[in-house]
Amino acid sequence: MATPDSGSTFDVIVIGAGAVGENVADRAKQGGLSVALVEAELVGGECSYWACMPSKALLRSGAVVRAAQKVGGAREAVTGSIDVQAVLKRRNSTVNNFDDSSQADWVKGAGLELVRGHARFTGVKTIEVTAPDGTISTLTARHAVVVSTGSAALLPDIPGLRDASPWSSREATSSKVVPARLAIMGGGVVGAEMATAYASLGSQVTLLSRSGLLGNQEPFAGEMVRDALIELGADVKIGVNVTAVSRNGAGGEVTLTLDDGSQLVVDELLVAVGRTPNTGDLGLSSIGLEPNSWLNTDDTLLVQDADQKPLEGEWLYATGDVNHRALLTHQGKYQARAAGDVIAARALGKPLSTGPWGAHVATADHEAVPQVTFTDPEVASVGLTAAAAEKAGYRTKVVDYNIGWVAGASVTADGYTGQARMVVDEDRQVVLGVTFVGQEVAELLHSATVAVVGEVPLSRLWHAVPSYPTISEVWLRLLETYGRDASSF
Ligand SMILES: Cc1cc2nc3c(=O)[nH]c(=O)nc-3n(C[C@H](O)[C@H](O)[C@H](O)COP(=O)(O)OP(=O)(O)OC[C@H]3O[C@@H](n4cnc5c(N)ncnc54)[C@H](O)[C@@H]3O)c2cc1C
Ligand SMILES: NC(=O)c1ccc[n+]([C@@H]2O[C@H](COP(=O)([O-])OP(=O)(O)OC[C@H]3O[C@@H](n4cnc5c(N)ncnc54)[C@H](O)[C@@H]3O)[C@@H](O)[C@H]2O)c1
Repeated sequence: MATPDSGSTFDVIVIGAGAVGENVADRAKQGGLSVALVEAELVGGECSYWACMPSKALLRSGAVVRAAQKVGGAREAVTGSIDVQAVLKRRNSTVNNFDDSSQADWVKGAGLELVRGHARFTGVKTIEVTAPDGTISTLTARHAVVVSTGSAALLPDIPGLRDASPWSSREATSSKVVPARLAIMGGGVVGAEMATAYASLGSQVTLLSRSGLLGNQEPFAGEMVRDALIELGADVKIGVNVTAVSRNGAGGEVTLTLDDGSQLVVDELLVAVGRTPNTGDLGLSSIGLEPNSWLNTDDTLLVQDADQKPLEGEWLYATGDVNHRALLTHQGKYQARAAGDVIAARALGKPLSTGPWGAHVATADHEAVPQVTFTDPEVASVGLTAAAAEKAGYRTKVVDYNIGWVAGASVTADGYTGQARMVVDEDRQVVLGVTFVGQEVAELLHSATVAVVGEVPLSRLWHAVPSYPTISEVWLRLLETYGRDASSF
């Protein structure tokens, strides 16, 4: 580890050792550069300790039990209820009990310099790091600084909300207790996943959403998740807003006032209404950027100023949540690979590949982002929804198919319910977007991602034969529903 009290110069400084920062640093190092990686909290960041991993751990036990209950023979064997303490224990081990030493060892093994502390810019290519003991050191970059500081939960300005000490996604994923009554504000991904997790663990969940659930997805996805949550015992209120919140003393009941005039009393309130960038205490004004703002980048991940131009000297990059391109771990890591490689190439005067789909750009961020929402049913989607494709000006055909009609689905679960949609670009005869909703569709998603990114013509997709009897036969059914007109291929 670098000693925080000595000034140091590195080829590259990466601020934030979340999943994304770790990857940029590693790629730049592999490209032949010296790299300092600065982290204020835990190496591994939000995804490892308070987001992806613990949330999936909280969801998995319920999903497995329900999967067994949907298969005759297994159903009879699963007679008990979920062991909540065992689920929380498994969650704790998933997050290594908040010990990041193995990730710190990885950083060291990768040849990176880990600097513990909070980083702030003091000028061009220069940052100051305040170590946990208050010591301040200065780091200078020869070539580039990468901001990978992520995002934090957004707290809306609602009377009484802040004073009521609501849960954010951090408290929801790390809680040691399961509240008897949990209200969740926000019907996005965090709201839907945590409603599923806590309803499975025995909470009386009330999900409050001002519009339909999972608003960025195909409408049927949110509707199917809503129905499933209701079946799990949750109360799902669509079209409501919270207008005031109060807590009855520390640890007391929380009362929510809704804009339909009703009140709701719960033990905890989770606020899941989106994210805010971790750029508030980063010294951005010292380099001419607006504090608290998302860092807009070009496709090589170079930060752009208000005039959409890279900063003079092309030295500042932003990857991961903080650039607001796609707030997903895998997409941030994809950006990280491109950024680490382009920084090394620029520094060493090597040729660049910055055209669409080149090695040094994050082209997929635009229209080919995959995402799995681990509700039950799962929602797995990539590319454009029908509405987004139409808005973007494509001439489209939308193909729907009931996954329950596929032989593999009937083997997976008795009474399997699921829905698939493929959005086709009629002019190029390629797939623009795919959505699968159903049990165990997550692993199916990558096939769709390959089809979208590869712009595989439908005529060739007919030759990608799905195995029988798997759920992936839905691909064949989607193509059959679209129709095979040999003259147009
Ligand atoms: C509940 C929840 C569940 C999620 N589940 C999934 C999922 O299943 N799949 C998925 O793909 N995405 C998921 N996400 C999104 C995912 O967590 C983020 O996209 C991802 O963590 C972003 O990674 P990052 O490295 O950009 O930021 P972060 O993981 O936030 O890492 C940023 C790091 O920078 C550090 N830092 C910040 N400021 C400074 C500073 N000034 N100096 C030094 N260090 C600093 C922070 O301490 C942190 O460690 C989920 C999000 C939430 C909230
Ligand atoms: N499985 C996954 O991939 C996964 C899981 C969790 C989170 N994430 C990522 O984390 C990010 C954050 O998730 P999130 O659910 O917080 O955000 P989100 O953007 O997915 O959903 C926020 C929801 O809150 C609503 N909202 C906004 N302001 C509101 C207000 N004042 N009152 C009531 N509702 C309001 C929005 O309309 C939206 O429906 C997402 O971008 C998501 O991609 C991913």
